[in-house]
Amino acid sequence: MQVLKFGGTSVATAANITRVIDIVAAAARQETTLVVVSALGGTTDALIEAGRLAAAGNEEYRQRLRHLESRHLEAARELVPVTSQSSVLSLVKTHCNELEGICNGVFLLGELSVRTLDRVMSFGELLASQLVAAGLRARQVPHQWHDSRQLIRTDAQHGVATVDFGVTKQQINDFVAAQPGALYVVPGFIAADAQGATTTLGRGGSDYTAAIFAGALGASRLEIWTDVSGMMTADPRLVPHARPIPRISYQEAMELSHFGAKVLYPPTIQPVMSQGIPLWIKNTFAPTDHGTLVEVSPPANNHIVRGLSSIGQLALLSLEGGGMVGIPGFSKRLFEALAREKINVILITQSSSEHSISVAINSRDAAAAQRSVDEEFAYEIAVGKVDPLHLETDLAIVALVGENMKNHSGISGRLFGALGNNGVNIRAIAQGSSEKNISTVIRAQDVKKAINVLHESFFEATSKQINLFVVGVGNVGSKLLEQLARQQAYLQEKLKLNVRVVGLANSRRFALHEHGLALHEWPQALAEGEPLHLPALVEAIHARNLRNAVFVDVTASADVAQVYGALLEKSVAVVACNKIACASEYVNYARLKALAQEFNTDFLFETNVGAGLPVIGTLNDLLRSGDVVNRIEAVLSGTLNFVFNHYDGKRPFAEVVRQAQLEGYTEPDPRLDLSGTDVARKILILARETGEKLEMEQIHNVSFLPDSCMQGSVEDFYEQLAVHEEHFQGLYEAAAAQGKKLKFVARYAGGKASVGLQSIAPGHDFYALHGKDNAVLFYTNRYAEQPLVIKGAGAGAEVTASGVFADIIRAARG
Ligand SMILES: NC(=O)C1=CN([C@@H]2O[C@H](COP(=O)(O)OP(=O)(O)OC[C@H]3O[C@@H](n4cnc5c(N)ncnc54)[C@H](OP(=O)(O)O)[C@@H]3O)[C@@H](O)[C@H]2O)C=CC1
Ligand SMILES: N[C@@H](CC=O)C(=O)O
Repeated sequence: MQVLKFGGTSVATAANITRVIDIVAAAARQETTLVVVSALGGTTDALIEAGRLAAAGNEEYRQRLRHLESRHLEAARELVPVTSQSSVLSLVKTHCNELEGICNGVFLLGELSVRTLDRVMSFGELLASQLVAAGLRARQVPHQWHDSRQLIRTDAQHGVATVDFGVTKQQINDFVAAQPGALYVVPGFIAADAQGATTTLGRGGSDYTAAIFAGALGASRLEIWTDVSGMMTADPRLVPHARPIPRISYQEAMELSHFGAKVLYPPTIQPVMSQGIPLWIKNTFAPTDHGTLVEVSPPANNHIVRGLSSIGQLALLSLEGGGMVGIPGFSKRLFEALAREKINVILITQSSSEHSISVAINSRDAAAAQRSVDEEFAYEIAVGKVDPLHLETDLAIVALVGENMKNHSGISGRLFGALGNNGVNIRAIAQGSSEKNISTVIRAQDVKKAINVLHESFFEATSKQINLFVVGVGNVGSKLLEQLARQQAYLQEKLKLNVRVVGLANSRRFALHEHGLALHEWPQALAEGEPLHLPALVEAIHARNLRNAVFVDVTASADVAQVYGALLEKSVAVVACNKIACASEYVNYARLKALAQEFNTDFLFETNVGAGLPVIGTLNDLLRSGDVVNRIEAVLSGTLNFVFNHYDGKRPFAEVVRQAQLEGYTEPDPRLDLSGTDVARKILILARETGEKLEMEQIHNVSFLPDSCMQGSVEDFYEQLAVHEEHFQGLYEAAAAQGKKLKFVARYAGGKASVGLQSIAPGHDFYALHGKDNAVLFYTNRYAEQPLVIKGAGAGAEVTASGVFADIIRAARG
């Protein structure tokens, strides 16, 4: 004997019922089969609504009943040929008349008892199972329809009755013995008490009906047919990559179904588990899909965690107080206070100091719980032994489920790491001693992010989604977008990173595309965006609450640099080639670094010094490994190196500077380069990275630029450069006369930093620096005689973009 149960969506329409009949007919050819049928999708809710309307004296209930009747009549007409429709149509009519009679009574009395509501709800399964039987008859598949109320005995607790398994088993086996056959059809959900009054087994109870039959008959298997291809690794509405779990243990299925995996009504498992009956979850709409097999001990698979579950709308109650420590009875009284109000406790956690106990309950019970617990502890609260109950709402539980977790260390570490790196605060944790379930209580608004992050961490060796917000699409920004577009496939394949640009902005507009914008079409996406308002952009980033989010600043804007703090505080990583934040007051630089650490995220700015060269990374490697930096000497301006390499006193100085700007080496404002400010910022950042609390004003900057060049606009600057051509010729010739070259050099030693133009003799490390190259010489305890030298292109959009790219990947890999 096998038992098959079909859920509401499986029988929602005549077309669906036809699929069910195909499956049932094929099953009955293999083995004696008992079929349990749920109400047509949406019917139970409609019946409850009709009953409530009637009780409230609202005549609308008649309309609801008419709609239900026509829905069932229509299905019957589609399922059964006209010539043999009359019996099923009159059966539907009879049931509907009886239902209407009951509702009329409710209307007259103005009262709907739980007993009557059970009666009203029972018509959904009665009608649906009769339709399936009629469809089988029409296809000439031999079968017997029987009313479950004559077979399943419960107590009289209406709404969620308790099954009397002894009597039920006897009745079912007597019935099958008395009426042998190949195929039985019964309604799910309904049962009867000892007096024959209709009872119900709780919402989702048709699964339970099927398990009760399977258990009573010692079935070879139980199949629950639904609209998904099995239990999923996570809720597919939250995690698009969730996939069916092929095999799972009863215990794991129970954990997952308790925590939100709606494909199985939790009590279903017990009757089959006690006899080791295999339970299959199959898809009516894809019957050849494997589905999920729930069994005693499924083979281990590659995943330590079998599935993730979540439940929302929770509240956390915390009872705290010094008076609780070491005194027995507090928890007993807390739970009694909750039990008195019939409040179900979903999760419990107590600190080992015994100073606090927290329990998670459904939010709808929060007010009653607070009242009851505060009453219970009124005396202790009055004398200050405990605090009034602390209540937090808008919470949810996200849990890892898997029996295999007990054999592996580091699972909780991975869970906390993944959530922590994404700014998901864990309010409470619970892990049963069997280690099958690790539950975390988090903010409801973080559930989607949390469950996706955990799914990536535990199931998707294939892909981690990275969400970028790129601000600035000028020289460097546009190159970065080009590089990202080129590398997307590589990153996916080699690094398992799905890098998407979900936000883009320039100084005028911003565009958000939560599913990632097409990188080749970014100018259009931006043109169609909204006017830029930075606080609104930051708010939108927070509101999206996307996992593995990285804010990429490719501007030279002080306003943009101002928002880093607000982002880091929400664990959004910041990658910046903009130097303004790191060169601002020391406290701001230090605060941003501290925020990144505090909120488990990254603040990366490698390109602030030497563009794409690994300068800051190398410096940090030296320091972390215990080396001491005694002196730094460096050529840090690509622009100035380019200018003094190309200027020979013949071509105007202004023209060479303009060329540097056109080639993309200068700052958006080239005066920052020519005045030495850009180099001063860079040596300041290097000094700070070594641990020096230096400020910009403390950097000694000997400018070679006449004062008038710094007055007015950028065009005035170029005019003034031309005016002072002789000055620049003089600088060049003085150096050339000694066989030397001009280099703008930065120096840091003994807590002091300076920048300025120097004449460099042949043989010096800086003498032969080409084009726009930079060179950084680190003199350290380990590199005492010969410095550690980093040399190469120190400016240019392509190399800078690749440095930003590298920082993004660092942030992405965590
Ligand atoms: N060039 C190089 O070799 C190197 C550059 N860098 C740094 O890279 C950064 C960018 O340089 P570059 O690409 O040449 O500059 P660009 O001037 O070419 O581009 C700057 C971009 O930032 C946008 N922007 C400006 N202000 C804002 C704002 N308030 N909000 C949003 N967007 C804004 C601009 O928008 P719009 O288009 O509307 O003007 C533009 O898209 C600079 O900080 C520079 O120091 C670092 C290392 C090397
Ligand atoms: N303008 C800068 C570019 C990188 O920071 C330079 O010229 O070095």
